[in-house]
Amino acid sequence: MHGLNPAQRAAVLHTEGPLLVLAGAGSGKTRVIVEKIAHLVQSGRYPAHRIAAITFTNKAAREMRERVGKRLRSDTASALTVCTFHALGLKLLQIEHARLGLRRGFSVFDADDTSAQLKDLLSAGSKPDAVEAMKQLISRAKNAGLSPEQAAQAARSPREREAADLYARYQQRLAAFNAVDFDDLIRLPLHLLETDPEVCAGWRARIGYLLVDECQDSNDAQYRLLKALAGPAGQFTCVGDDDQSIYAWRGANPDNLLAMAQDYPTLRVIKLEQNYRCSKRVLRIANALIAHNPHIHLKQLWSEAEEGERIRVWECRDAEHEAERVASEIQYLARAQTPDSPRWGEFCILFRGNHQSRPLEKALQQRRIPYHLSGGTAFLDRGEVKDALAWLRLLANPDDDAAFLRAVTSPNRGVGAGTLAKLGELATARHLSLARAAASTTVLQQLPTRSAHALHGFVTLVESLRAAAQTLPPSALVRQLNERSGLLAALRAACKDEAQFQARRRNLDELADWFDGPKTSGPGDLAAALALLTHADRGEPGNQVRLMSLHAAKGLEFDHVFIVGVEDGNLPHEASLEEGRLEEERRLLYVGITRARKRLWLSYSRQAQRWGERVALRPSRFLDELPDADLHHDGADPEAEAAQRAERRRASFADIQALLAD
Ligand SMILES: Nc1ncnc2c1ncn2[C@@H]1O[C@H](COP(=O)(O)OP(=O)(O)OP(=O)(O)O)[C@@H](O)[C@H]1O
Ligand SMILES: [Mg+2]
Repeated sequence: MHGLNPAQRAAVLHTEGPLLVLAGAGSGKTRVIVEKIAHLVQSGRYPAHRIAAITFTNKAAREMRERVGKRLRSDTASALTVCTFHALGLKLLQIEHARLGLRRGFSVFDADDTSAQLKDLLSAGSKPDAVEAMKQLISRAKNAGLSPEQAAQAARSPREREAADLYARYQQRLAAFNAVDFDDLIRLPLHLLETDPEVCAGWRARIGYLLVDECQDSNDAQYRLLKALAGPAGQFTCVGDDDQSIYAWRGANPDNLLAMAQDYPTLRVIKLEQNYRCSKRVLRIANALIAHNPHIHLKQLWSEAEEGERIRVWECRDAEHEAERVASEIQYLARAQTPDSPRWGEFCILFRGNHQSRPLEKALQQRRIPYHLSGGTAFLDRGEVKDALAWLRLLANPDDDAAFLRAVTSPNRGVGAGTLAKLGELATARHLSLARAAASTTVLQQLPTRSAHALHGFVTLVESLRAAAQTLPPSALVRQLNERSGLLAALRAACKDEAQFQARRRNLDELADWFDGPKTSGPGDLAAALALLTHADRGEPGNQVRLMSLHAAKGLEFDHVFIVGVEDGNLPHEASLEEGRLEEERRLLYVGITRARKRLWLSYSRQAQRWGERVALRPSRFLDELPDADLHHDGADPEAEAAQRAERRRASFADIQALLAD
């Protein structure tokens, strides 16, 4: 416990009864969790396998495993459970699946699968917006821990009643497919623990002590899961910061922090007030910004760190210009050729929306600056990747109809929509999934000969690959699958030239790499690997400039941070202006600012292209809330900029390389 301040030490030593550490950014909350795990194990209070630490993202879980790994022996560290609420829920479901009527190897539907099912269940011709709206309502009910029946009782409007009815039919579908969706990973374990005392007692015995990071972002169902697992004794430590609650749109409810005090009268609350991360200037503007949100108790963080440089506020012409400036600044600073010039990995560029990464990627690529873009969804949404994933899901679960429909048509093997509809009818009549129906000779006999032949070939191939899955680790399986399924050949045929083919082929290779994480899954682990894949990030980045959304940056820290697109309409986002969610937007910027250890840049554009037209942009209203004395404004004056650039080129010999590349 060497090096902890008195409040942190008290938090670590409080091991009897519930504890809430409520403190601002960079005050060492996550550090408390890491030290406390080490203390619980080393003092002999709990063996490692009875300790579970819950984080908000897979990335955070990986980081925490690493940090704990440095404090404990490796066999002890690997016995700990360090994961997200969803991964914990999945683990529980994998053990208790039978009690919920699920068969082994059940699939986890992603958001797209859910949309496809709901679209199918809703009357034909429903607009995509209507499907999404229903999906949101169902998800909200699930995140509130409601069953279809409870949702029906709670419905107040015709729309909510319609959603509750759809929810019930959607659950029947999921059951028929032996599948759960992402929200079910919390809701179903919760239902089981709340209704089955025996199971609940078993899990309380299994998990002796719980630690939860970023608990301001847990939703109602997650909070109830925590209560169910911890029981009345409340052997848990939660840490959080209400000023960093940025997931209200996904059902997060920071009021759970208040509810905790009522649910656990013996709850001890510890506050931490020293920030160990940020320079004094960074901290001052963060404090000034967040003071504009209403507070019950205003936390004033203080820091003993250096004063630091003033925060640069850049006005840029447009997003391309902004990206150019950011890339050029990074190159200048990192290549300054002094012993203490920063490494690429110490820079981070943050943005509100993922689409903002494109100009940045381009500018970094042109200068050959290595970078790593976090947030896997875009990658997993690419066509060829989704095709391969459909095959993998079908291998893991023969009852996954959504996966069957995609795999049997990718690549095209002459099975048309008419045949599939007929197959669907036959399957329903026999209570079989599509894949099982296609494997039945009696079913095939009722289909046109050519289609039956094609289906038979498909089923044989799937069975052979499924056998391979028993002996191959998932990453090797993916490589074999790409060849044997014909996906690669089809991709080659679909690409207009070799370069395009190679680029898209790399996506398939990369998918294989995704399974090669630090915790490599063994053979036969396909279902588990897949379930977590959809919401995991790519492997650990090396010495690369980091690009990520503000949401994804929570809990992380970097020496040099750029926040781009600080414009009204983007940050705060225009949707939030209309709906009066300005405070959450302010918290989002607060999260971004407090990631910076040494230097911080805030930039905005004057213009953007929207629907082919130029529109004028205004700097974010949040910039007006920052103390001017800590800011340094840099305009978009082309002459001054050119002079600056010339100076930089002289300063850095290495820049010549980039000049040539330009
Ligand atoms: N007592 C301490 N002495 C020195 N450094 C510390 C101390 N406590 C924490 N730190 C350092 O301060 C930084 C911030 O700590 P940590 O990430 O735990 O904060 P946090 O409260 O979890 O922040 P966030 O709210 O952003 O998640 C880390 O680099 C950590 O190592
Ligand atoms: Mg933290």
